[in-house]
Amino acid sequence: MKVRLFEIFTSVEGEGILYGTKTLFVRLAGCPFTCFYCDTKESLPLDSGNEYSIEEACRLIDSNLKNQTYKVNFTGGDPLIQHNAVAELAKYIQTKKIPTYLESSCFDSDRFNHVLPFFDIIKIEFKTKDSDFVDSKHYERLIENAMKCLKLSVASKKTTYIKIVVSSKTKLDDFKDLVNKIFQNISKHDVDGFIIQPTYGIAEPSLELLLNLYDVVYPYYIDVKVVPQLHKFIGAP
Ligand SMILES: Nc1nc2[nH]cc(C(=O)O)c2c(=O)[nH]1
Ligand code: SF4
Ligand SMILES: [Mg+2]
Repeated sequence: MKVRLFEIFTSVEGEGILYGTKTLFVRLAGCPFTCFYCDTKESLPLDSGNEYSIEEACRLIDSNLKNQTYKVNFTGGDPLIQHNAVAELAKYIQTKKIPTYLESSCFDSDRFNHVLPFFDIIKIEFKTKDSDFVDSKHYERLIENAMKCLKLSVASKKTTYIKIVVSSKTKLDDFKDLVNKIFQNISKHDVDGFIIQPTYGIAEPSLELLLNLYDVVYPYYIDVKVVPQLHKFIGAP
């Protein structure tokens, strides 16, 4: 089996509930989607980066893994594009007793279920309609898949949190429908966080919009947080 990695680097986790932790990022090549705010467009082609055997990729991880690393993130691109290889690499990292962390858009619940046993921490991302991830025709199917992934992660007792990227284009009513749907499927006790992440450098949402979006989630989940991509502020990758 082969795997295409776009890059591998250590940085300070800049997103989600574990921001601030020393993290090894394994960025997989490949993502067929088209979010307008994507900040890793170079990694979207499936032939970007370099190809390795699983053994070579494990050695590369070993040589990049620094002392006192809190966790290893699999990101992209979308890691589920190369789900078989990701399962192998995450399994390898788990043998080192370092927590594994999945960053995915959750577009395919079968692929998600395949990699789930090898991950400890799961970010479930729900895309908003305005993200341009997929066209409106395919949007409902995307949300169904993300919802299934959320329920699978909760049922397997993984550390699970929800993230939604918002921009100035995000419609309050669409966001309300999405949040309502999420909490029809899970309870507030099932998840370890709910992060509203504003876009950076493109179509940035106003404070007023962010507070309105916060107010939508708060009645369902009092610990909701608006967290920007903190690594951008320290010039870190
Ligand atoms: N510092 C840092 N934190 C991150 N958290 C999620 C990232 C991602 O690209 O998935 C990311 C990233 O690219 N850099
Ligand atoms: S799903 Fe992620 S990697 Fe793919 S286009 Fe959207 S933001 Fe970029
Ligand atoms: Mg990034």
